[in-house]
Amino acid sequence: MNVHDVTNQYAQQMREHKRTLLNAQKSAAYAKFALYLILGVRKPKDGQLETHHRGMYLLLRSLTPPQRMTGVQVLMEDEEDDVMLLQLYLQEDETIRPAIDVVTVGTILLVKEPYFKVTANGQCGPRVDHLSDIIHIQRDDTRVPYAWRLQLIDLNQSAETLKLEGNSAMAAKEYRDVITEYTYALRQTTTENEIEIIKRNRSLAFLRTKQFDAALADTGFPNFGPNPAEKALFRASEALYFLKRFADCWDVLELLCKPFQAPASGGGSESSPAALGSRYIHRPVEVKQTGSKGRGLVTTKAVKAGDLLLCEKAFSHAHVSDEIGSAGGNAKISLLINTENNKVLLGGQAGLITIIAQKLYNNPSVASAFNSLYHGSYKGVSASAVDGEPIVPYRENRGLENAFGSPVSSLLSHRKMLTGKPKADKTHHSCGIWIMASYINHNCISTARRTFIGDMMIVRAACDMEPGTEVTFWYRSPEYKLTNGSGDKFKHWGFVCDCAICKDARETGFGAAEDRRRLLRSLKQIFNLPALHDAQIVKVERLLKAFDDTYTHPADQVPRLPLCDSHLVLVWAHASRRYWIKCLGSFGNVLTSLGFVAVGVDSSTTRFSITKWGLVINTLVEVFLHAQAAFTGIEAMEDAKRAGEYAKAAYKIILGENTTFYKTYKTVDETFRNLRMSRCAKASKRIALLVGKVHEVEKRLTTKSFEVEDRARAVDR
Ligand SMILES: C[S@@+](CC[C@H](N)C(=O)[O-])C[C@H]1O[C@@H](n2cnc3c(N)ncnc32)[C@H](O)[C@@H]1O
Repeated sequence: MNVHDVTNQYAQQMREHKRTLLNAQKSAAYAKFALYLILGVRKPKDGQLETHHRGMYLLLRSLTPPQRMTGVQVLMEDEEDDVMLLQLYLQEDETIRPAIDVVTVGTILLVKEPYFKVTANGQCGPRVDHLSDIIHIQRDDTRVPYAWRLQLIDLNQSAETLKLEGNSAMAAKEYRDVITEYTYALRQTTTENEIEIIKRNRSLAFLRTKQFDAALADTGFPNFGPNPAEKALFRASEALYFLKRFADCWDVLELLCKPFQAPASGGGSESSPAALGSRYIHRPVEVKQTGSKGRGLVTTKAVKAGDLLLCEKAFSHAHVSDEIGSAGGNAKISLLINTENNKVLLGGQAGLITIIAQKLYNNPSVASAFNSLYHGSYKGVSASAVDGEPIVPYRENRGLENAFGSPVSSLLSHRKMLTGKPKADKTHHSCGIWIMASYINHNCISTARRTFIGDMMIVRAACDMEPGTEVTFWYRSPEYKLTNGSGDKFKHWGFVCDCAICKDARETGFGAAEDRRRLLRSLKQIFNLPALHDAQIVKVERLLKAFDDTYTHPADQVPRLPLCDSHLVLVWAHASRRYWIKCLGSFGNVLTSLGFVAVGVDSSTTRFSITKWGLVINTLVEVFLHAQAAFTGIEAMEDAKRAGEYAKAAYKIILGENTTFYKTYKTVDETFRNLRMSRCAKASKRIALLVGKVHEVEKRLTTKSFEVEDRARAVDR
């Protein structure tokens, strides 16, 4: 047996010894627990509940293993042997960090400014919502009361023994123990080389516990020395990746790959990433003041529809499966109720708060980017740390003004839409925070669209933009509004949309709204018929024309969304009869209803071209594909090619990429067959919804009941 083996054996014995001690403590704890049950309530000294005891602290030692309820609960004792139930909130999910890793028998915690609350069983105890209000006290801390030190382990172990204890904790995946042991080891005298090894090992434990700042610091970044260790580089790159410092991450990975590459002629020999020069992703956008909407994102140069504006990985992301009824989907839904403002957060949103709090607490370097985001009337604290610990202010919807719902894959959602498969319940949707995208304001007539691949958000221009144009996207997709505009749709964000569509909706008088409603009902009746004959097509065209006439502003200023579906039905109806010119006419009407301006949408010699982009809705790809078929039908091949290119451009805007275009729209024929079958039904359903909505809105405006009016109409017939 060599010295190393002996030390290793000793380290394992020490861990065993510790376990035995903890078990002994556990037995004592259960006796105290019984006492707690008999004697019950532990009140704060001044008897005050539900208030922070400013300037005070509690020093507590845990008596029992923890229990995970909505928070982590554990019985604690103080120096006077008083027992109380401590509740810790905003702790990571059990799958990420088991409760036993947060606190276990014998853990000593300092609770700052304790806040006592009555618990569900009528007892009372401290509850902690601010992560920074809890300090884990290490066993060699002078604040540990003398009586609690006795059971503890020999503090004069060598760095080597402590390191080996850390190693065996690493093998057991007990990462918090790993960090503690290595930290003790580093306090003992040891060699430079040993320090480097221990730190490198500790950085792995920091990575596993998502403490990326600390992990990075332990790798030696940015100066890895003349012979950088592979593990140091690899761990540094992982930490940088999760800190979203992609340019630095890239540089470190290059350094890592260097020994495996063929020697480059004339290359330098620097081993510092800083010396290699960082790469920055040049985005054509910047944050600027935008007047009444606060800050916003504006273009720094001219961009074309489809150009990439932003590609950003989430700062924090709460994943909820899109699959209906799947294990990861609705099986476990977080719920957060705020009894003060009567707000309930469900699923992804409730989970996101904990994820953000943990990220800020574990990685102080990312806090300023998050804290600079819009936070309404909420006033945070000016300091960022206290006692060397980061401050993580708690507010249940802090940051949620900046959160966006996200499908796991926009592509899959789009394909589901094409095949008519049911959508997942959006109530518990995945959501996240994307720092740069959080500066984008809403506009129903948006200039950009966002799309998702996992937690990556891609934002593309939805129209051509001059430098200095504000980039906007939909917080909620524009409705087919008829009367009162967005109403309280954006209440959560604290604004009322003043886009041209919403303004027009608000300004539209009761009479015009009533006309629109009547016309929509007639359209719905026609679309509900089993087939669409020529006579009905003529009738639809007449109704659509009448509807169009109810608008006072031109369509390129106020798009007419309610008409778009019906015009698309006509595109299909004419295409299926091979009435190509009429098909192009209806295609032009779809574009117009969406606010586009186009030329050459006919059989004239003017080449087909879009001079102004309008609303890029999901069905736009299909619209262009129909136009491609119609131009082909009249042998305008150049225009057909153009229409195909526009279909691909629209696809890119809607889905962020166009490499999957042909796979999604396999063959135009097959796609059309699927779409044709559902088109009338869809239009009818959408109109039914629309009529329903108008009904509701107008019910609020007038005491007249539409039910009564419906019956009157029935008598007329
Ligand atoms: C995600 S932030 C957008 C960035 C924000 N303007 C800022 O200054 O950081 C959302 C907030 O921006 C403002 N906002 C966004 N769109 C708006 C709009 N169309 N009209 C008025 N305010 C808007 C609202 O205050 C909203 O709560």
